[in-house]
Amino acid sequence: MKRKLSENDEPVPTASGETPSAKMATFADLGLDSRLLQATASQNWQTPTLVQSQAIPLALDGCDILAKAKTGSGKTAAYVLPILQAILKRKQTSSDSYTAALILVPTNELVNQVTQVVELLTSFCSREIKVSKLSDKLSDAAQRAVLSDTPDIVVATPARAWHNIKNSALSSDQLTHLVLDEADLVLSYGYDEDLQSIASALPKGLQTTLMSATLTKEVDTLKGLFRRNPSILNLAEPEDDEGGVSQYVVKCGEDEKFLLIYCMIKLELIKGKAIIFVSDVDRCYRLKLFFEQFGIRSCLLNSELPVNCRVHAVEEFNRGVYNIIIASDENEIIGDEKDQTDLGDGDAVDGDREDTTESSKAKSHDAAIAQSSKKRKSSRRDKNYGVSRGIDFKNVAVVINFDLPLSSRSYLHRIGRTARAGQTGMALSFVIPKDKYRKHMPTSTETAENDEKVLARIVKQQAKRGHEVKPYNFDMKAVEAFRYRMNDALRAVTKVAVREARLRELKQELLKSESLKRHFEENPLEVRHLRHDAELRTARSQPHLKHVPDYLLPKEGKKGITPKEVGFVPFKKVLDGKGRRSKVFKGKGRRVGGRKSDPLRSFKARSKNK
Ligand SMILES: Nc1ncnc2c1ncn2[C@@H]1O[C@H](COP(=O)(O)OP(=O)(O)OP(=O)(O)O)[C@@H](O)[C@H]1O
Repeated sequence: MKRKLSENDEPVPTASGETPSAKMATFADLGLDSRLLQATASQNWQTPTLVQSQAIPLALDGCDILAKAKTGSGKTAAYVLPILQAILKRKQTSSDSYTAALILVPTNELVNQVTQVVELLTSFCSREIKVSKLSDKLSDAAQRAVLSDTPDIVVATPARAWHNIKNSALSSDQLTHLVLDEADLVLSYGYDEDLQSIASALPKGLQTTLMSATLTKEVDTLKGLFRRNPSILNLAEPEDDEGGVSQYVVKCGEDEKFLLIYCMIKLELIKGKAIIFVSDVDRCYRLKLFFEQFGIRSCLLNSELPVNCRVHAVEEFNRGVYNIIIASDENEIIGDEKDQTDLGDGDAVDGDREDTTESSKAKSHDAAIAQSSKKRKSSRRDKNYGVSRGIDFKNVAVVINFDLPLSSRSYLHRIGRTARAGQTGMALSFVIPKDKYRKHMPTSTETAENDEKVLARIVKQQAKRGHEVKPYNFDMKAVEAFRYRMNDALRAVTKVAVREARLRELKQELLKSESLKRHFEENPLEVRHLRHDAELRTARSQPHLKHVPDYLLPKEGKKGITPKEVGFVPFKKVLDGKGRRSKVFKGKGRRVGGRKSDPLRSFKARSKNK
């Protein structure tokens, strides 16, 4: 029987007849092993989150689960802890050793980071439970060696998992637990054949968990594939608990994005850590070089950078080494293309679809998306890259959609990079009105063509969730004084400078190989070479731009620019910065397989008119 559990429903009695309370007071109430309780305590997790308190009892009771819970709500531990509990319990009475759990995620970066969470949660029972990850970076022989140790838990992408099941390196015969994290994405990454093969190799009676912050029709496909009829947890955090994101939008011209972001950062109108999402790799470098003109340091995340360097950059950002990450979200286009046509918001399980009129209105938009997707598909880059979903960025004060995403679903995941684990945060989105699109070619991006339509969807989506997207009003007159400086800086950031910057960054990041990293760790004075926010210096240097002279400021000082401070977000909880995972990833609609491309060879600067 299919069971549905939401915040409005009565809790579902478990098979043992117990009823999980709406929110368990402590992890101990969940009946977890003391070693797991020690691990959660060492993470400073005082109480289980809603998804944890709901999912863990059901999972411990042997139920299949399909859970939808908001971004940053602790879904990883919600599926990892019951698996660990089951393995520990079995090992009390049996010395058999076999791989009991397979955790499937869409990208290599997520493989890395989910493994880190498992390692953290097994830190007090690491002798009893072994976890291994299967990575594209390892040769077949190395993967075989890893698996010959018979890890209790294996974390992998579906492609890697099937590859190893097929060649008998990974035994699926005795699996008791299967997890699909970011379940709605796994299929759109082109893993359908791998998943079908895996499904056919699974033993009967396996307990299956599907997790995501947004659920789509694809999840129904997965349910069919694994022939499961899970208990459905459709969870919204109660308002009180929801740290929540304050959402703002600024409608402005294409070049004004650059003007406003320069003022906001240089005048410290935004404080704390910021993630700035842009639409493509070129724009990443354009914005970084633009910032450089003003002495603003930033680091980059994009699909051209090697995965190690991306993971390292996120880790450093989480440790507070950098304050600003500029992330290109190019893959979201392909990942969300389907959502737009199929499901609008992408939450089929909620019945949260956009209506048909809306869908037909979206058709021309979809065509534009498909067109730009084609272009993007043709460029060579890491198909497994993605940042708007899954990455556990820590203590992010503000998410800036410098370029608006192409769907409300993508917006939801992007803003979910802030206000994680009960904190608060802010999201600010720049929107180009139709009449301002293509009016300033050097700063124009094709993804902005339908910004207003996308905004309408976002507003509708957020309204359904009880959230408001408010206009943010800058005093444009006060900002005007900075325009000539912005223009000076933009002129220096030429196409050639951007192209050189892309090449230079790639070369530098490749040089920072693991062995070099070790060398620098041994020679900490040289560690500055490892920084990801070093200046690229491919654009003309204008040192005078690095300072803001008083005569540019309005009489009231920087307060005259905007009526309120943007982005000062006091965190509800002070995290200790220990033991965190950081998920990275994303990709889309194509099978990735085990190939690993050399980013230097595959580098191809775009020759668009920018
Ligand atoms: N019970 C808890 N109390 C406090 N913090 C927690 C708890 N459980 C998990 N966290 C922290 O919350 C953060 C988010 O967790 P996690 O990445 O699992 O969220 P998620 O729901 O998977 O997010 P996304 O949907 O974006 O992938 C992590 O930093 C994690 O350490």
